[in-house]
Amino acid sequence: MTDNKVLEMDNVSFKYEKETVVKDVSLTIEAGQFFGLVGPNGSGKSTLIKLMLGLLKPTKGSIKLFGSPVRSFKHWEEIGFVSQKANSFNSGFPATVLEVVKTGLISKTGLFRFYNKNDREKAMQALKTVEMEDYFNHNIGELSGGQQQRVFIARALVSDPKFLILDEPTVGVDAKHVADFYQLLHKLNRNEGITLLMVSHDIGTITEHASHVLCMNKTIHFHGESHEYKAFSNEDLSRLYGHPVQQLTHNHGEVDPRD
Ligand SMILES: Nc1ncnc2c1ncn2[C@@H]1O[C@H](COP(=O)(O)OP(=O)(O)OP(=O)(O)O)[C@@H](O)[C@H]1O
Repeated sequence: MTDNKVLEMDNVSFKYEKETVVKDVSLTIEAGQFFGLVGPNGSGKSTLIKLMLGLLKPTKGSIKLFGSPVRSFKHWEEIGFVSQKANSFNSGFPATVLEVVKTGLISKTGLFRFYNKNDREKAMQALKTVEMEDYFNHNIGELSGGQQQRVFIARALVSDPKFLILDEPTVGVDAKHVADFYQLLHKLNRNEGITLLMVSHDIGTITEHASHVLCMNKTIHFHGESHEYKAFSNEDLSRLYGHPVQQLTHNHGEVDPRD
Protein backbone atom coordinates (compact mmCIF):
# COMPACT_ATOMS: atom_id res chain seq x y z
CA MET A 1 0.00 0.00 0.00
CA THR A 2 1.33 3.47 -0.84
CA ASP A 3 1.79 5.73 2.12
CA ASN A 4 0.12 9.00 1.22
CA LYS A 5 0.77 10.93 4.41
CA VAL A 6 2.04 14.42 3.69
CA LEU A 7 2.29 15.63 7.29
CA GLU A 8 2.21 13.78 10.60
CA MET A 9 2.38 15.55 13.94
CA ASP A 10 2.46 13.40 17.00
CA ASN A 11 1.81 14.98 20.39
CA VAL A 12 3.64 18.20 19.51
CA SER A 13 4.04 20.99 22.06
CA PHE A 14 5.95 24.24 21.82
CA LYS A 15 6.72 27.18 24.10
CA TYR A 16 8.55 30.40 23.14
CA GLU A 17 9.72 31.21 26.64
CA LYS A 18 7.57 30.14 29.52
CA GLU A 19 4.15 30.04 27.92
CA THR A 20 3.08 26.95 25.99
CA VAL A 21 1.48 28.18 22.75
CA VAL A 22 1.03 24.79 21.03
CA LYS A 23 -0.06 21.93 23.24
CA ASP A 24 -0.25 18.18 22.50
CA VAL A 25 -1.12 18.56 18.83
CA SER A 26 -1.53 15.35 16.86
CA LEU A 27 -2.72 15.46 13.28
CA THR A 28 -2.30 13.86 9.90
CA ILE A 29 -2.72 15.46 6.49
CA GLU A 30 -3.02 13.11 3.53
CA ALA A 31 -2.21 13.72 -0.12
CA GLY A 32 -4.98 15.55 -1.96
CA GLN A 33 -6.65 17.04 1.10
CA PHE A 34 -7.41 20.77 1.40
CA PHE A 35 -7.16 21.76 5.05
CA GLY A 36 -8.45 25.01 6.50
CA LEU A 37 -6.70 26.01 9.74
CA VAL A 38 -8.85 28.28 11.91
CA GLY A 39 -8.65 29.62 15.45
CA PRO A 40 -8.76 32.90 17.36
CA ASN A 41 -5.93 35.49 17.32
CA GLY A 42 -2.87 34.24 19.15
CA SER A 43 -4.11 30.63 19.17
CA GLY A 44 -0.83 29.29 17.75
CA LYS A 45 -1.67 28.87 14.03
CA SER A 46 1.46 30.59 12.68
CA THR A 47 3.59 28.85 15.30
CA LEU A 48 2.17 25.50 14.18
CA ILE A 49 3.15 26.31 10.59
CA LYS A 50 6.68 27.32 11.63
CA LEU A 51 6.95 23.96 13.40
CA MET A 52 5.83 22.14 10.23
CA LEU A 53 8.41 24.04 8.20
CA GLY A 54 11.19 23.15 10.65
CA LEU A 55 11.71 26.84 11.51
CA LEU A 56 10.98 26.09 15.18
CA LYS A 57 11.87 22.94 17.08
CA PRO A 58 9.09 21.36 19.17
CA THR A 59 9.66 21.18 22.91
CA LYS A 60 7.91 17.82 22.77
CA GLY A 61 6.62 15.38 20.14
CA SER A 62 7.55 14.54 16.56
CA ILE A 63 6.84 15.98 13.10
CA LYS A 64 7.22 14.16 9.80
CA LEU A 65 6.96 15.49 6.24
CA PHE A 66 6.37 12.85 3.56
CA GLY A 67 7.37 10.20 6.10
CA SER A 68 10.71 11.82 7.06
CA PRO A 69 11.40 13.58 10.37
CA VAL A 70 11.33 17.32 9.68
CA ARG A 71 14.86 17.69 11.18
CA SER A 72 16.36 15.51 8.43
CA PHE A 73 13.88 16.39 5.63
CA LYS A 74 15.77 17.49 2.53
CA HIS A 75 13.20 17.92 -0.25
CA TRP A 76 12.12 21.44 0.62
CA GLU A 77 11.26 22.11 -3.02
CA GLU A 78 8.25 19.83 -2.40
CA ILE A 79 6.87 22.32 0.12
CA GLY A 80 5.55 25.71 -0.96
CA PHE A 81 4.87 28.49 1.52
CA VAL A 82 2.99 31.75 1.01
CA SER A 83 3.01 34.03 4.04
CA GLN A 84 0.44 36.61 5.07
CA LYS A 85 2.97 39.39 4.48
CA ALA A 86 3.70 38.35 0.90
CA ASN A 87 1.45 40.95 -0.68
CA SER A 88 2.94 44.01 0.96
CA PHE A 89 5.55 45.26 -1.52
CA ASN A 90 5.48 49.00 -1.98
CA SER A 91 5.35 50.57 -5.41
CA GLY A 92 9.08 51.34 -5.49
CA PHE A 93 10.25 47.75 -4.98
CA PRO A 94 12.76 47.18 -7.79
CA ALA A 95 11.84 43.74 -9.14
CA THR A 96 9.62 42.53 -11.95
CA VAL A 97 6.96 39.87 -11.52
CA LEU A 98 9.09 37.36 -13.46
CA GLU A 99 12.15 38.05 -11.27
CA VAL A 100 10.11 37.51 -8.11
CA VAL A 101 8.75 34.18 -9.41
CA LYS A 102 12.24 32.98 -10.41
CA THR A 103 13.50 33.45 -6.84
CA GLY A 104 11.27 30.48 -6.00
CA LEU A 105 13.81 28.31 -7.82
CA ILE A 106 16.57 29.17 -5.36
CA SER A 107 15.78 26.29 -2.99
CA LYS A 108 16.24 23.94 -5.94
CA THR A 109 19.20 25.56 -7.64
CA GLY A 110 21.26 27.11 -4.85
CA LEU A 111 21.69 30.81 -4.33
CA PHE A 112 24.68 31.41 -6.59
CA ARG A 113 23.51 30.05 -9.86
CA PHE A 114 22.40 31.96 -12.92
CA TYR A 115 18.93 31.31 -14.23
CA ASN A 116 18.71 29.61 -17.60
CA LYS A 117 16.07 29.56 -20.33
CA ASN A 118 14.38 26.57 -18.77
CA ASP A 119 13.98 28.46 -15.48
CA ARG A 120 12.32 31.31 -17.35
CA GLU A 121 9.89 28.88 -18.99
CA LYS A 122 9.07 27.32 -15.62
CA ALA A 123 8.44 30.75 -14.11
CA MET A 124 6.22 31.73 -17.06
CA GLN A 125 4.31 28.44 -16.72
CA ALA A 126 3.71 29.13 -13.01
CA LEU A 127 2.49 32.64 -13.90
CA LYS A 128 0.14 31.09 -16.43
CA THR A 129 -1.29 28.74 -13.78
CA VAL A 130 -2.19 31.75 -11.62
CA GLU A 131 -3.35 33.69 -14.71
CA MET A 132 -0.77 36.45 -14.31
CA GLU A 133 1.43 35.77 -17.36
CA ASP A 134 0.47 39.09 -18.99
CA TYR A 135 2.06 40.94 -16.06
CA PHE A 136 5.48 39.21 -16.21
CA ASN A 137 7.32 42.44 -16.98
CA HIS A 138 5.47 44.65 -14.51
CA ASN A 139 7.07 45.92 -11.37
CA ILE A 140 5.75 43.82 -8.44
CA GLY A 141 4.95 46.95 -6.41
CA GLU A 142 2.58 48.25 -9.10
CA LEU A 143 0.18 45.35 -8.61
CA SER A 144 -2.83 45.18 -6.32
CA GLY A 145 -2.75 43.04 -3.14
CA GLY A 146 -4.70 40.26 -4.86
CA GLN A 147 -2.43 40.28 -7.92
CA GLN A 148 0.71 40.26 -5.77
CA GLN A 149 -0.66 37.32 -3.84
CA ARG A 150 -1.14 35.36 -7.11
CA VAL A 151 2.46 36.15 -8.04
CA PHE A 152 3.62 34.79 -4.68
CA ILE A 153 1.65 31.64 -5.28
CA ALA A 154 3.41 31.34 -8.66
CA ARG A 155 6.72 31.79 -6.81
CA ALA A 156 5.79 28.89 -4.54
CA LEU A 157 4.63 26.78 -7.52
CA VAL A 158 7.75 27.15 -9.62
CA SER A 159 9.55 24.28 -7.87
CA ASP A 160 6.53 21.93 -8.36
CA PRO A 161 5.55 21.58 -4.70
CA LYS A 162 3.34 18.72 -3.56
CA PHE A 163 2.25 20.52 -0.39
CA LEU A 164 1.37 24.21 -0.34
CA ILE A 165 0.96 26.07 2.95
CA LEU A 166 -0.74 29.46 2.91
CA ASP A 167 -0.86 31.71 5.98
CA GLU A 168 -3.85 34.04 5.58
CA PRO A 169 -3.32 34.66 1.87
CA THR A 170 -6.58 36.59 1.45
CA VAL A 171 -5.58 39.44 3.78
CA GLY A 172 -5.61 42.56 1.59
CA VAL A 173 -7.61 40.83 -1.18
CA ASP A 174 -11.04 42.41 -1.58
CA ALA A 175 -14.19 40.31 -1.15
CA LYS A 176 -14.92 40.39 -4.90
CA HIS A 177 -11.62 38.66 -5.66
CA VAL A 178 -11.64 36.18 -2.80
CA ALA A 179 -13.95 33.91 -4.84
CA ASP A 180 -11.46 33.94 -7.77
CA PHE A 181 -8.69 33.18 -5.32
CA TYR A 182 -10.51 30.08 -4.02
CA GLN A 183 -11.13 29.02 -7.60
CA LEU A 184 -7.37 29.11 -8.13
CA LEU A 185 -6.84 27.03 -4.98
CA HIS A 186 -9.36 24.43 -6.21
CA LYS A 187 -7.53 24.26 -9.53
CA LEU A 188 -4.22 23.64 -7.73
CA ASN A 189 -5.81 21.06 -5.45
CA ARG A 190 -7.92 19.14 -7.98
CA ASN A 191 -6.10 19.58 -11.28
CA GLU A 192 -2.50 19.79 -10.11
CA GLY A 193 -3.00 17.39 -7.15
CA ILE A 194 -1.38 19.78 -4.65
CA THR A 195 -2.24 19.19 -0.99
CA LEU A 196 -3.22 22.48 0.67
CA LEU A 197 -3.17 23.87 4.18
CA MET A 198 -4.54 27.38 4.50
CA VAL A 199 -4.86 29.56 7.60
CA SER A 200 -7.90 31.80 7.53
CA HIS A 201 -9.87 34.02 9.86
CA ASP A 202 -12.89 33.80 7.61
CA ILE A 203 -14.47 30.66 9.02
CA GLY A 204 -17.56 30.79 6.80
CA THR A 205 -15.64 30.96 3.52
CA ILE A 206 -12.86 28.52 4.34
CA THR A 207 -15.27 25.85 5.54
CA GLU A 208 -17.21 26.23 2.29
CA HIS A 209 -14.10 25.46 0.25
CA ALA A 210 -11.74 23.25 2.26
CA SER A 211 -12.32 19.51 2.42
CA HIS A 212 -11.11 19.39 6.03
CA VAL A 213 -10.93 21.78 8.95
CA LEU A 214 -8.46 22.07 11.79
CA CYS A 215 -9.65 24.32 14.58
CA MET A 216 -7.12 25.14 17.28
CA ASN A 217 -6.67 27.23 20.36
CA LYS A 218 -3.27 25.96 21.58
CA THR A 219 -4.69 22.44 21.40
CA ILE A 220 -6.78 21.00 18.58
CA HIS A 221 -10.50 21.48 19.16
CA PHE A 222 -11.63 19.97 15.89
CA HIS A 223 -9.88 17.92 13.21
CA GLY A 224 -12.10 16.44 10.53
CA GLU A 225 -14.23 17.00 7.46
CA SER A 226 -15.68 20.46 6.81
CA HIS A 227 -19.29 19.30 6.80
CA GLU A 228 -18.88 17.94 10.35
CA TYR A 229 -17.31 21.23 11.44
CA LYS A 230 -20.28 23.14 10.06
CA ALA A 231 -22.46 21.27 12.55
CA PHE A 232 -20.75 23.26 15.36
CA SER A 233 -23.25 25.72 16.76
CA ASN A 234 -22.40 29.42 16.94
CA GLU A 235 -22.49 29.03 20.75
CA ASP A 236 -19.85 26.24 20.61
CA LEU A 237 -17.65 28.41 18.42
CA SER A 238 -18.13 31.53 20.52
CA ARG A 239 -17.12 29.61 23.64
CA LEU A 240 -13.96 28.46 21.91
CA TYR A 241 -13.10 31.91 20.53
CA GLY A 242 -14.05 33.79 23.71
CA HIS A 243 -16.26 36.23 21.77
CA PRO A 244 -19.34 35.95 19.54
CA VAL A 245 -18.57 34.07 16.31
CA GLN A 246 -20.87 33.13 13.44
CA GLN A 247 -20.25 30.23 11.09
CA LEU A 248 -21.20 32.40 8.15
CA THR A 249 -18.81 35.30 8.31
CA HIS A 250 -17.69 37.04 5.15
CA ASN A 251 -14.47 38.65 4.08
CA HIS A 252 -14.49 42.41 4.58
CA GLY A 253 -11.15 43.29 3.01
CA GLU A 254 -10.38 46.79 1.83
CA VAL A 255 -11.32 47.32 -1.79
CA ASP A 256 -8.27 47.91 -3.93
CA PRO A 257 -9.23 49.89 -7.07
CA ARG A 258 -6.68 47.95 -9.17
CA ASP A 259 -8.49 44.63 -8.51
N1 LIG B 1 8.61 35.08 18.48
C1 LIG B 1 7.79 35.01 19.52
N2 LIG B 1 8.25 35.13 20.80
C2 LIG B 1 7.40 35.04 21.85
N3 LIG B 1 6.07 34.82 21.75
C3 LIG B 1 5.55 34.70 20.51
C4 LIG B 1 6.38 34.79 19.33
N4 LIG B 1 5.57 34.63 18.23
C5 LIG B 1 4.32 34.47 18.70
N5 LIG B 1 4.29 34.50 20.06
C6 LIG B 1 3.12 34.31 20.91
O1 LIG B 1 2.63 32.99 20.72
C7 LIG B 1 1.20 32.97 20.71
C8 LIG B 1 0.72 32.32 19.40
O2 LIG B 1 1.07 33.20 18.32
P1 LIG B 1 0.79 32.82 16.79
O3 LIG B 1 1.33 33.93 15.96
O4 LIG B 1 1.26 31.45 16.53
O5 LIG B 1 -0.82 32.82 16.77
P2 LIG B 1 -1.82 32.93 15.53
O6 LIG B 1 -2.94 31.99 15.83
O7 LIG B 1 -1.08 32.73 14.25
O8 LIG B 1 -2.31 34.44 15.66
P3 LIG B 1 -2.99 35.43 14.58
O9 LIG B 1 -4.28 34.77 14.16
O10 LIG B 1 -3.23 36.65 15.39
O11 LIG B 1 -2.01 35.61 13.46
C9 LIG B 1 0.76 34.40 20.90
O12 LIG B 1 0.46 34.59 22.27
C10 LIG B 1 1.96 35.21 20.49
O13 LIG B 1 2.03 36.44 21.21
